[in-house]
Amino acid sequence: MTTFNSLGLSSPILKALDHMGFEETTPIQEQTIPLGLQGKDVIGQAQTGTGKTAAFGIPMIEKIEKDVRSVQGLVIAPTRELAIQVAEEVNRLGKNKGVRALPIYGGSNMDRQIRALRDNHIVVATPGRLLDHIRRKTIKLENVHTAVLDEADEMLNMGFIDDIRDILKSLPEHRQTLLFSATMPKEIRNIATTLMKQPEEVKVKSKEMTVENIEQYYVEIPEKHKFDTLTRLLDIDAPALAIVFGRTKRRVDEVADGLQARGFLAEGIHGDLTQGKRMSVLNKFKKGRIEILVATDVAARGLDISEVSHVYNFDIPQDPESYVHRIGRTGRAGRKGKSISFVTPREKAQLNLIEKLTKKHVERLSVPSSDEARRGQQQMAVDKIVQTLDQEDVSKYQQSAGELLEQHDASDIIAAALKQMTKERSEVPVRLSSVQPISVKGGGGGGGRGKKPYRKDGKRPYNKQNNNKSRNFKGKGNRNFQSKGRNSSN
Ligand SMILES: Nc1ncnc2c1ncn2[C@@H]1O[C@H](COP(=O)(O)OP(=O)(O)OP(=O)(O)O)[C@@H](O)[C@H]1O
Ligand SMILES: [Mg+2]
Repeated sequence: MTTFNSLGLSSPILKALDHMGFEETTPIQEQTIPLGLQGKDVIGQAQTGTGKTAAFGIPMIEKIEKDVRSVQGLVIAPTRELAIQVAEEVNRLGKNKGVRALPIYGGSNMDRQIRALRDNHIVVATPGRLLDHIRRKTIKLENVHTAVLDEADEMLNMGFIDDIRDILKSLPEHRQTLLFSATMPKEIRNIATTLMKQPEEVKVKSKEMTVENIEQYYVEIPEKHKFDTLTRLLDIDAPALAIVFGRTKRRVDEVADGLQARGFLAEGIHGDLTQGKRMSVLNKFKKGRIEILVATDVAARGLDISEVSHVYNFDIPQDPESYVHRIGRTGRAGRKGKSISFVTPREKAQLNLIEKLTKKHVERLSVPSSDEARRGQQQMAVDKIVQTLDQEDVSKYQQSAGELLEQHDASDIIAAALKQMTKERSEVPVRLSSVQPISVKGGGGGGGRGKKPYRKDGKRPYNKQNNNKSRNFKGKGNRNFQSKGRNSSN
């Protein structure tokens, strides 16, 4: 076990880490932070949810000179949500030192950004908006000494590779560059060899690409039964927070609407929503006012919401690598998680490709019956009653209870109360537009390299997900975690 103390960090950062509840380093942090502090260029690869943000954030903040009022650190991230999330984490890490980070992304007011730029040491930007600022000369980058590319492969997929080159070329040559990527396609390698200086590679060894604390399941199911199966699984699993992945924006909207119709607190998120709407949906989800977030791949990439206990791949992803990223929205920072992928009979080959890539067996789950779902719901009602008995004062209800008992059998009364508390969901019919099954393209090879690029609007020609059961993870709000068992490296 390695403590942050032993890495020789300054006291404001140690204090911030303590405040954040970080006790030990994760493996990627343990290896990257010392290199970062030495000023080396680094290429980092590690599993989802293992703390890559702090791995680059800490050395970057250490090198910021607080009294120099100009941008000294630059992070480039693929989406607005990620830019905001990374800026938040960097701000927490830098708080005691007085280091501030500003997220910059398209769709927000340019002038306001320009004004805010003056007071920030670090900028976390999406590539397009940053280039706008560079071209209009509304951002000064001549003092940038540290640049980070977060989720580089995703930026490649989204068609940002040329933008990234242009951005890196506009930075001072004498700088440190850190690059994080789940995979290393040749375009990313290329950047590493042409625009970085003898980068050290940090690859957190692990047999599997997915963390061990995520239990992975699939159900084999015809397209037309997917929706009913989803709601049954949700009733049985009773997730604290769940993400349901859908293949297209329309699909996301339809599934979200269907879930609402059946009484779930669900909302959809995808690239067609305005920035304000996306943020408000995400905030509601973080606060638990929405329990189920229905999302496209792009909208959920890199999201760090610790209470997500279940990921359902309503549609299996076309690209095996996006499977890794999707299920990585749960099981973060050492917590437990479950994923369930819906696989139509014709998509079995796709599941095999995923297993080949992740080197991990995905276990088959039988399709739950409506009876099991009902029992799941009843169990929820029973749990609520037991909890009320344990924790609340029920004396004001005793008189009515006594009267009922005079006239009815006790178990009949309880059964009626449970029926009242249990929503009978499947009565609401929900129909989704039909979609084509994913087909595995010829020629084997597998591994999902050479995948089709995203378009810049974030559309991608495929995707989707899964789920699972268990009611064990409710209400975990604790961000702290011990490094033991945090991830599956070695
Ligand atoms: N050493 C640590 N101790 C405790 N919690 C940590 C530690 N490092 C990071 N975390 C927390 O773990 C969560 C995941 O971190 P982060 O988002 O940086 O992961 P990531 O590796 O970038 O994942 P992804 O590949 O999905 O982007 C965050 O909530 C973060 O605050
Ligand atoms: Mg990340």
